[in-house]
Amino acid sequence: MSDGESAVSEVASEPDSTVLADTESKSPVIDASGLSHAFGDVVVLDDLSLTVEPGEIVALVGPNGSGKTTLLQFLSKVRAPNAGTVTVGAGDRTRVGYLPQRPEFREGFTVADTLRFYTQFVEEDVDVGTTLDRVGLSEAADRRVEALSGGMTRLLGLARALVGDPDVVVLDEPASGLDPGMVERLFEIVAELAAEGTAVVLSSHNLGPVERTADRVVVLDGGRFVATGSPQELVESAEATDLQTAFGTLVSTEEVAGR
Ligand SMILES: Nc1ncnc2c1ncn2[C@@H]1O[C@H](COP(=O)(O)OP(=O)(O)OP(=O)(O)O)[C@@H](O)[C@H]1O
Repeated sequence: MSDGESAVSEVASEPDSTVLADTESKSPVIDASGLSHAFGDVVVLDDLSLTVEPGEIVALVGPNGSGKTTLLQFLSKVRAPNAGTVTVGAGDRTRVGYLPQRPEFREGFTVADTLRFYTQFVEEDVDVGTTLDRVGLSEAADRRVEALSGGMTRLLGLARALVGDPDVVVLDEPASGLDPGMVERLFEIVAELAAEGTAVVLSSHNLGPVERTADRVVVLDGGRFVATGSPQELVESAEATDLQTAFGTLVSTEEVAGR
């Protein structure tokens, strides 16, 4: 551990050798350990560990190209790292809803039909209308997916991620391209999910809503977590007035650049 690390609290995983049968509600729903990954010679993630509890909102922030998307792909298990392990839930029934950075849908189908298509993969009855209403897409239910704006396509991706009430929701820049009202709505949805016990891990450059909503902020830079803690802890540790200002301090120190 370098002295320059501005971590507020380490993201160390708990020793898990004890029997956790009676403390299941406290066991992490995501347990990622020793994640490392390189694209060619470029090391993107360097020995990262992270645990996420049920009902927790973890926001991953970092400069462009810092590896947020790559890490979220590993956490949602759509892709595997070069090294390290990711355990999601206690068994194979734990479901992850994933919103990729650029959600894509098959052209020629309406928004409602598209969402209905995905409901066949879950056991629960899904009310497509309610789900579309939740993400603000009711008015566009009969529109073809290729006619959606970028922001609306992302909202449909969010709706798809929520189908079947997954235990974990991983959202890659869900607020990107949304108008201010929808950004607020998005973070409200995130807070609602967490209140229902869903773990939410998201990446975002919208640090205002992140500061108001996240339980924990993890700052990724240079392949490492350079800080982690509650928004307030990060702001205080950086002697900043808000998360936006703290971010500028946390990702621009000599120690970080020298890693
Ligand atoms: N398939 C790939 N092949 C080669 N390099 C890649 C690939 N995917 C990502 N990278 C590189 O890995 C690094 C991390 O990319 P990633 O998309 O994870 O960053 P990010 O933090 O999500 O960025 P942004 O905030 O701009 O979305 C970047 O340098 C990127 O160029």
